[in-house]
Amino acid sequence: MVVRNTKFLHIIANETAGSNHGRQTTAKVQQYLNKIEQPYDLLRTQFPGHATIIAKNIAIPTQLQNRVHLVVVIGGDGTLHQVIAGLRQNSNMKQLPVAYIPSGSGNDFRRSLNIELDPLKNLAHILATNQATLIDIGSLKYDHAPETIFVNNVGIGIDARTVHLTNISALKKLLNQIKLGSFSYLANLVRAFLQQPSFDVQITHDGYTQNFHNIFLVTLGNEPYFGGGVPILPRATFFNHQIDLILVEKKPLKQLIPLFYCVFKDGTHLYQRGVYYTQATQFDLQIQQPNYGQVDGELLGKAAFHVTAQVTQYPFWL
Ligand SMILES: Nc1ncnc2c1ncn2[C@@H]1O[C@H](COP(=O)(O)OP(=O)(O)OP(=O)(O)O)[C@@H](O)[C@H]1O
Repeated sequence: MVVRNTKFLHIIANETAGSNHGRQTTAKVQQYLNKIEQPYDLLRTQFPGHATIIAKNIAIPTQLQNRVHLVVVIGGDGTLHQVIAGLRQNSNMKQLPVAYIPSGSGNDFRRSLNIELDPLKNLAHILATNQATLIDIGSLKYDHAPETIFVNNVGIGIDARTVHLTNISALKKLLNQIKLGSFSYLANLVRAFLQQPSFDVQITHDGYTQNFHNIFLVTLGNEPYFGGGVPILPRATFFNHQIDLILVEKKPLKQLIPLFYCVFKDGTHLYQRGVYYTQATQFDLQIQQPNYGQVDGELLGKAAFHVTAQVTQYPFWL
């Protein structure tokens, strides 16, 4: 017997995510929902940034108001970021809960929360779940841009330069197609290292201001990974109401390789010379020299950044 539930799903699908892996995932989801007669609405993104516009404009028709509404994201970390940013700007609905069906190339959010990879098993779990869980996200302000958010992390320096190089690399598409997308990130990380100049950072948190010099990586995060599985912030979790911060000083490659080894081995890079790591509920960062910035794997461009980040929460259907 098929038990129909009272949920209504607003699906936002980026079919181009994961080098078009999103298309297959969306087709499977649609077929399954039709089969079980689950009410839903499916909107496919048509261009970069479209997910934010769709999410911002979701409205609930009067005849559906007695249902439990949730937004189901099909895509990668970038699409998830855009949907939550849009939902926070939606003036029709306050904080509609979000469920996530990963189909990106990096999928760091999925990795941190151990979300089921099989879209149909994941969907069955989403349909069987009856309440949202609050997870930490970051509220983010930088320069004159309107307030936005980060779900996974925001970074300035080598990680953002790597995103830039990966975005423009033809290798990404090829490696994604053979399910080796993380290798394209690692290959570009090495290129980014060779290109990345060091810079100065001023950080204020908990009433203290500190200045750091010769830095090449600054990352603020709510979860351990960036770049498709690099556990740069191993102590970060979506549930401690803190943002984790790491700064890494630029060193010769031969000293950085052992540090990088510790990142993957046991997370002891956090306690090594030239690494500054802390947690706080709010950070203010100032970087005068123009640098690449990234938020949830989406490039913010190249600028002198003044960033303020504060922990907040968002409801997820986990
Ligand atoms: N129809 C579309 N055509 C081209 N780009 C799109 C379209 N819809 C969305 N996008 C863009 O695709 C980009 C990548 O999306 P997303 O980050 O979800 O996937 P991914 O990069 O494969 O996964 P991950 O971030 O997990 O590595 C986003 O910047 C988004 O704006």
